[in-house]
Amino acid sequence: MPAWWGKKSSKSKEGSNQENPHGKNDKKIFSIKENKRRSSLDEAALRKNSPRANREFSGSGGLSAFSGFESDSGEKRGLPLPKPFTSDLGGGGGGVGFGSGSVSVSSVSSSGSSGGEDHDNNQSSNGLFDGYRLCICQLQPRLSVDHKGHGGGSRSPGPGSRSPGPGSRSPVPGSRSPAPGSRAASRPTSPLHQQLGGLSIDSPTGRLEDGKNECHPLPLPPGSPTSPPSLPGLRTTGATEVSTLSRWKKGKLLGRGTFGHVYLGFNSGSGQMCAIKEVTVISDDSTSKECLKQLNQEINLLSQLSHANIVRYYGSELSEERLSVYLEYVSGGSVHKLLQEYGAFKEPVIQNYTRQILSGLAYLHGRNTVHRDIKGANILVDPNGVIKLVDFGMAKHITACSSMLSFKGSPYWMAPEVVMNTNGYSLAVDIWSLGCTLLEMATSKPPWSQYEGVAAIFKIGNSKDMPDIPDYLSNDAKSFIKLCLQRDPSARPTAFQLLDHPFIRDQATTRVANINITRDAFPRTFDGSRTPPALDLHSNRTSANSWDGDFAMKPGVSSNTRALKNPRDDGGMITSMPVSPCSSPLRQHGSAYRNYFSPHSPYAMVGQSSYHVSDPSLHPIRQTTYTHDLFFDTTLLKVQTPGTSPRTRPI
Ligand SMILES: Nc1ncnc2c1ncn2[C@@H]1O[C@H](COP(=O)(O)OP(=O)(O)OP(=O)(O)O)[C@@H](O)[C@H]1O
Repeated sequence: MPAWWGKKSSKSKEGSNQENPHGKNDKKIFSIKENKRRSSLDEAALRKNSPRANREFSGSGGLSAFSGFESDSGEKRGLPLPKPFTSDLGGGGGGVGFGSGSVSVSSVSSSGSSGGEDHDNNQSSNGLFDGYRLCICQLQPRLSVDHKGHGGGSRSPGPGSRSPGPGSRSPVPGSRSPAPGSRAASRPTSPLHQQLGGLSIDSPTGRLEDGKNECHPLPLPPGSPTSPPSLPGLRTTGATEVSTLSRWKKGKLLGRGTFGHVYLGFNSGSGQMCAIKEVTVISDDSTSKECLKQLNQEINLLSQLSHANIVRYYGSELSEERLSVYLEYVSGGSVHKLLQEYGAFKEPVIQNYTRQILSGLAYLHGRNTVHRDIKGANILVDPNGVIKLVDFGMAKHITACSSMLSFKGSPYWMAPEVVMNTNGYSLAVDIWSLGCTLLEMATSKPPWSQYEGVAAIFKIGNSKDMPDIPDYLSNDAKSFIKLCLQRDPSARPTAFQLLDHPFIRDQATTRVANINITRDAFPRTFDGSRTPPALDLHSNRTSANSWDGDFAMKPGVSSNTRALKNPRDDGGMITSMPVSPCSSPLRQHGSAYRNYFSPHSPYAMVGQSSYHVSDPSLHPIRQTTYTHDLFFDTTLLKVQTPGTSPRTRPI
């Protein structure tokens, strides 16, 4: 039985901002040296001081087990933090690296987010396990930054892209302010400044997949008239950022997490808002280093993600005192907070939120990245009910030979294989946590909340018990939850598969049906172009077990049969390893990618390849072809009814 529980470190409540507005401090270079072979004393100190490390973990999976995350070499590495943005942004040099030196922080600790408007994470719904977070091995992301800028996501211009041409709104790279009269001088500003550019996601290469560092355009807060979608090709540079950063003022405290505080940011030049996540920098403090590393891990991942249900990363900044990450501001608070304030959600809300969470997870998992901390407190909701996944500090890109052995996550939402730390774990841990989050939304408490700490862990890890599922939920909801909470991770459906579960699928159907009803009632309010297409509304579903999807869940079907039909086990792609043996194989190799999906799978990707399920036994009523690009945010899927042409509906 793992004995790694520890009470969360106490955190003083923090009121609203008492610190200086952002961007007023002089910038300087920080250098943090991470030594893989640090002395045992240092290690002990780090464990003790780590914000996630309150108690030693004595379980399996020691440092030696983490070869996948070890430094490439045993040598000491200088780990300079980003140069001040006043440095030559266009030039090379000045690499930033939070080294790949591996530091094992074996502990349980607090997730501890709290405070501010959203009291998330410092008060669990039942008061138990308040803010606990398990972190058996603190994996250190490998981060290299150079001042050429940022390895961006899909919005990034090509590596070879140059400064904007005449008429561009961006200044000439290297300049420190927009040319007088240029549009850059007056355009709404991005909070992004000195990007921790060229961040290496935890890929085998430790770098961007194209192997190049590149600036990426600076997304503006949603609604900006000059945001990238409306200005394709627009790029900004650090020079613009210099002139605009100072306009971002740090406002009230929104919340507190293990690794820092989150403030509201207000742009006094544009009136726009963002969330500023900050970690205080104390260069010789191990806790500070740990926080920085975690935040850099978050930057590293977020900067490469672009999805409607994942909080948007705007940029980051290192000042003398703190590292700040600028994020899309999601004003509705977290699911956890909403549950606290308004009680359990009704099923249509759960359906809606789950669909969006799944959409974000499917995107994330398509990049072989596991979030590892899915729970209500890390799911924000905007005023329109749009879900945003946050807190990627523990997210991990799964690479070659690195089915994860570290323990990260929040106990009540933690998958059994994580608790037991047996054979490593994979993307499926997020599916388990999703099931827990559904129960959280339905009951306002996480599963196992009737048990205290160790007892809950025992229940999760050592028993065969299942959490209670409320009777009042529909059969579809129960079926969905049961699928997620299968103890055998290989038996859990993937996020992609779950998108086609009736609990999710029929919700979209219902929504479209409702829209059609509304259109009939108020025809003039529909302009036609925005009218969703009619969908096949038929369903032969009769019970919670009637959905087979790719998993034969019909009564009498053995678990073995189900497991065989799981794409994780099918096609020879993911068998002993929960994920591909190479980084992003689905992206790199079409054949491997195709193999990922069982021939029986209702899922098919377009962009690289498109598959159409033709086995009517699987979907006697409807054949479904998903047009979900694994790696880019495409939120459309096509539903094809036999004998009809594909239709499109949003998911
Ligand atoms: N983009 C955002 N918009 C609005 N509020 C946010 C945003 N990001 C975070 N918050 C608030 O700040 C709190 C802490 O944020 P977050 O969970 O990301 O910090 P953390 O240090 O990573 O936490 P954890 O302890 O879970 O690792 C959240 O619970 C939420 O209330």
